Amino acid sequence: MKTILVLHTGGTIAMSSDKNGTIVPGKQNPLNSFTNPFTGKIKLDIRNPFNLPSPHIGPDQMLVLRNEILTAENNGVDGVVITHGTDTLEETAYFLDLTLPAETPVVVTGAMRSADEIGSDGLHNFQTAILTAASDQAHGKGVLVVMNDEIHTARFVTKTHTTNVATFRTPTFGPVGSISKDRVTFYSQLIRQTYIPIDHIVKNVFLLKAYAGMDSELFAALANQETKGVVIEALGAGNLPPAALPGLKSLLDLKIPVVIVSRCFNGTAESVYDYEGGGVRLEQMGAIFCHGLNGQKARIKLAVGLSKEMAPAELTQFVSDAVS
Ligand SMILES: NC(=O)C[C@H](N)C(=O)O
Repeated sequence: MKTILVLHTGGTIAMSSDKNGTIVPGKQNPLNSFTNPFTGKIKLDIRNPFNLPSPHIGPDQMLVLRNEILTAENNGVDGVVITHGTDTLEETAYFLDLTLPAETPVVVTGAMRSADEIGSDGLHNFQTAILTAASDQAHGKGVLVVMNDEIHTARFVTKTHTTNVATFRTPTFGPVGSISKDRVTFYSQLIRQTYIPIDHIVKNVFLLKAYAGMDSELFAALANQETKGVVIEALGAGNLPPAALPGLKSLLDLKIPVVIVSRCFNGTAESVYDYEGGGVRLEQMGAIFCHGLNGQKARIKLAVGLSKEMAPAELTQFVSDAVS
């Protein structure tokens, strides 16, 4: 019999509607009344580290989850399921992916409809996440996200819709597996990336989004010693308007690492264009291109690298390569 550690953290999966019909967290997480349908095959060790909407989840909670998982791994648990709000689910999942050894399967899930809503997806996602975490094939695949019968990698999955139950997608690469009733099937696997053990996360790593007509004002607000790193969701393959360049230079002059990703939904950032503000010029100025991550994931990766106190060349290598 396998033992799965369940860490409930809150989110819509743990919420219900109040008398006005709005969705609110309750004192009791409805998931705690879930009767284990896998008795005799899978034992559940259920804990409730917090009951928070996921916009309230940050570095402190991510570190608590990491520590709980490491302790459970040392105690011989076979897999871990985390239930989480969907708004920041991809960030927690990716943080754990980067900082855990990845031998034990860790599966993160949530819901788009609250526990008492018609067509609620919470219990179904919870059950399929447990099955995935208990699957022999889930070993060594990094942290996984299971929603709506699909298995995605924490590294590339993203929330794509505000309300639809099919919100979690992996642009460019697609899911790595699926669940059909109680059958878990993997059809691809990511190349493992480096595991970075850290016990704290640096603050003041910021994320900016570029837009037509962007100038240097936002950069000027960040050009000080308190800023530890900046990720820019740049235009297209990774370009900026000319008026933003003095601001970018003011960050780079202070030796603040600046990482370029694309604001496009699909594809990878590449330094292609050699015009003023084009990616080739940004790279020549010293900006780091991150190939394949979205802005929020690149921000987590940069924060992890900075927390490990990587030297500039090592940090550039670590952040730019999303695939290995
Ligand atoms: N579907 C959800 O879980 C959204 C909710 N606002 C949360 O992230 O906590």
